[in-house]
Amino acid sequence: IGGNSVNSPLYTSIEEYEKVQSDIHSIARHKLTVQRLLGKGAFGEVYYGLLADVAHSEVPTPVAVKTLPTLCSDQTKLDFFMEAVMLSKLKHPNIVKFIGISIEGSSILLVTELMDGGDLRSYLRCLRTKLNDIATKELILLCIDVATGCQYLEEHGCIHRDLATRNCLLSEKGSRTIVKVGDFGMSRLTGRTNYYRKKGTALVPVKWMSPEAFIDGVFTSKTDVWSYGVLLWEVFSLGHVPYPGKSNEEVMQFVKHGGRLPKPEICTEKIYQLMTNCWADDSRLRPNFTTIKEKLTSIEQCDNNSTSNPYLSVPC
Ligand SMILES: C[C@@H](Oc1cc(-c2cccc(S(C)(=O)=O)c2)cnc1N)c1cc(F)ccc1N1NC=CN1
Repeated sequence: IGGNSVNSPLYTSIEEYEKVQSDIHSIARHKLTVQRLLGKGAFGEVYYGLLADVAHSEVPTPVAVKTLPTLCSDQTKLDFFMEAVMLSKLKHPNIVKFIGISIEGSSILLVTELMDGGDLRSYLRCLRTKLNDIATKELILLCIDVATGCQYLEEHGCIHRDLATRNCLLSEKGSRTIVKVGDFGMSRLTGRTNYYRKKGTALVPVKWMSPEAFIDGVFTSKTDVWSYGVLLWEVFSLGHVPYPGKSNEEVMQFVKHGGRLPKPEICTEKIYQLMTNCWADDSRLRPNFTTIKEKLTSIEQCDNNSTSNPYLSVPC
């Protein structure tokens, strides 16, 4: 994880970065109460926390607190700052809300809104055990939320580089479950050209990557579209790991020679068609997130009509 992008304004030093840091909201440590461990992120641990007097409210606000191990390389610290800078610029209903950063001595905390439904992959795996067979419509709505967040990222020149259900979060406030893109540990802003060349062979999510990404290390919003296709497959297989039984090396060989994920059992032909469009060898032939969102919305409406009112004239 990490590596230097070719054309984006990368901060060459922590000092230089700290000049910029001033325009990121910094949180006084005494306002933050770190409580239980939620799990391990790519860098460090993530905790459930409480933040006092947000918006002058009496009640403390639940937050997620991402920590960096105190002993870590400057590059890791820089990547962590990059994630904070990235998140602080992104404001969208389907992107997890950044609250601020808290630096005290050598400890650095990244604070975001807490999504009370947890991560999307765990949610899908729980659905398997629940008897209520979640309707295809519900699954499509989850995917539309993610596509909407990704459309915003695409429009703002932000390449996520690690789109997967494990990096999405749910909140179940009220009746509507909403999904947000929730972890930006590998995201990068594109520079003048809209691609990002990765150096080194750090830990990379091969099973979610397009051929041009795992062969040439080239990342564009169209590589995010490929990953989104794998995310669709994860959703309609209720949280299975893609290419079960295959190693990363076997997956690269398989995909390079045209192999693709099979249609999950509960997935309709139309949705599978959309997934396979996201996995076109030639990235120019893949849809963008606006198209993906439109296609999912029309499929969902079609499903709606066919079940509720067959006479509604929506071309299906
Ligand atoms: C960084 C972390 O952020 C969060 C985790 C949870 C969250 C994650 C799991 C469970 C619960 S909960 C429902 O028990 O409060 C809340 C809720 N809100 C967050 N903002 C995260 C963001 C993601 F997009 C995906 C996974 C995680 N992590 N990292 C470590 C564990 N999850």
